[in-house]
Amino acid sequence: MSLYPGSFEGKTSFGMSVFNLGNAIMGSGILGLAYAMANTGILLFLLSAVAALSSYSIHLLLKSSGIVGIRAYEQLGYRAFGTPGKMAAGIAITLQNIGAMSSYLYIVKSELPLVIQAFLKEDPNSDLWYLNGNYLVIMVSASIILPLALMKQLGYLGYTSGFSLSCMVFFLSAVSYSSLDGGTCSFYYVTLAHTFPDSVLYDIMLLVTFFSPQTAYTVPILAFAFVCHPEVLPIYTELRNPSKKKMQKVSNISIFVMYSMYFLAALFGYLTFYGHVEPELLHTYSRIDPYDTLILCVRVAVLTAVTLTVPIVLFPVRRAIQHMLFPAKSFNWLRHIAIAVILLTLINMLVIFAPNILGIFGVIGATSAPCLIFIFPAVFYIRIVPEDKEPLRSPSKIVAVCFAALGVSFMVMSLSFIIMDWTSGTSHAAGGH
Ligand SMILES: NC(=O)CC[C@H](N)C(=O)O
Repeated sequence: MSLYPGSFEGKTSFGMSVFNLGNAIMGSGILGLAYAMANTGILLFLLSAVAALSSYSIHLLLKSSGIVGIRAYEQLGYRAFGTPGKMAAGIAITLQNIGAMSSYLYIVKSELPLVIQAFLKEDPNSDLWYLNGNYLVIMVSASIILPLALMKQLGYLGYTSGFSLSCMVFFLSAVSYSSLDGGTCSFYYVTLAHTFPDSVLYDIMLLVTFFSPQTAYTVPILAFAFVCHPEVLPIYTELRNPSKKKMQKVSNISIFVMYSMYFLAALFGYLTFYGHVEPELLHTYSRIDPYDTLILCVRVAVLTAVTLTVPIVLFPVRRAIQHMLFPAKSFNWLRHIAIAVILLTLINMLVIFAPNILGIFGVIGATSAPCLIFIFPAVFYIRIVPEDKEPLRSPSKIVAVCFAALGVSFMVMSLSFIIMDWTSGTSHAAGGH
């Protein structure tokens, strides 16, 4: 039986849906986790907590959508609060995806010069234009990303996400391998012996500093890494023989698989560099050996993956903008092209002026990510499920209220820590590499 009788018959299998949702979860967030781990000893606990909360929030989304038969996040907002709700959801999705695209292009800016330099065997300090990340980002945006973003439909681009996921798996294997390979990293063991003579003391210090500005970026990085919520309802709609229970199972498996990958990336990334790990893990490897073939291959793989993902992430933003600014207007090529060009220009500027990927993870992870994961699913649920079915004092609604409150406190705490970090003059996000 179809979820929406007469309108749509989902055709995607269970396994394929797990794969699609896994793709929506996995992104540049994985590169920030090792840094988050270096900043707090209880990262692995927090990682598990955010994964579990993320699964609960999908439960809320599915329950709300089951009641009203809705297949898009923004529409849930509309159903709960009318136009303001739709706008709030649209803005959060736009902001989140702009942040995700910026982080992807930031990776191009920081990694592509290293790849070109290794291939041409150029001196790393030469200021040749083709080793300048800013020019390279603009060139990649104009020559590869823009043409793909101008397509009318995602079409075959949808399939490249599978390729991106395999690149990330390759990345993960390489990180684990080089962490276990003492030779590559012996330099760091030596440094470590000087820097942290007493690792027990260091661990205690990490625990004590949990609630300090040093950990300002931890929760935002984690929240960023688990955002996939705008994709849940479209994937649900496409699912063959859909039911809430089945979709929850799809989500739990995807979250669990990505959680395991994140866990390994955080752990092995950290075990390779300890306190020296940079906010973007891959970049830290340039300290070992810029010509190392394995790392070079990983760089090329990750670069290809993120470049192909940018247009995929751009599509929902354009759709949200069109719904918010030009509702009820039919397709128009000029508008289609103009929105893509403006968005890409904006993102390019953000990336060129952003000193560090940590700023992107931080701001997006502390604003739109908690809205999309915690606050909106909970408040939409509270509004959409009718009072006669579940009164406001019923256990499930009370839990939802607590969930929203948790999201708000995450947001307020992370934002204030980040602002404190920026104004303290010793900002973690302001320094270059
Ligand atoms: N589109 C998105 O916001 C995806 C973010 C994704 N979770 C990441 O880690 O990059």
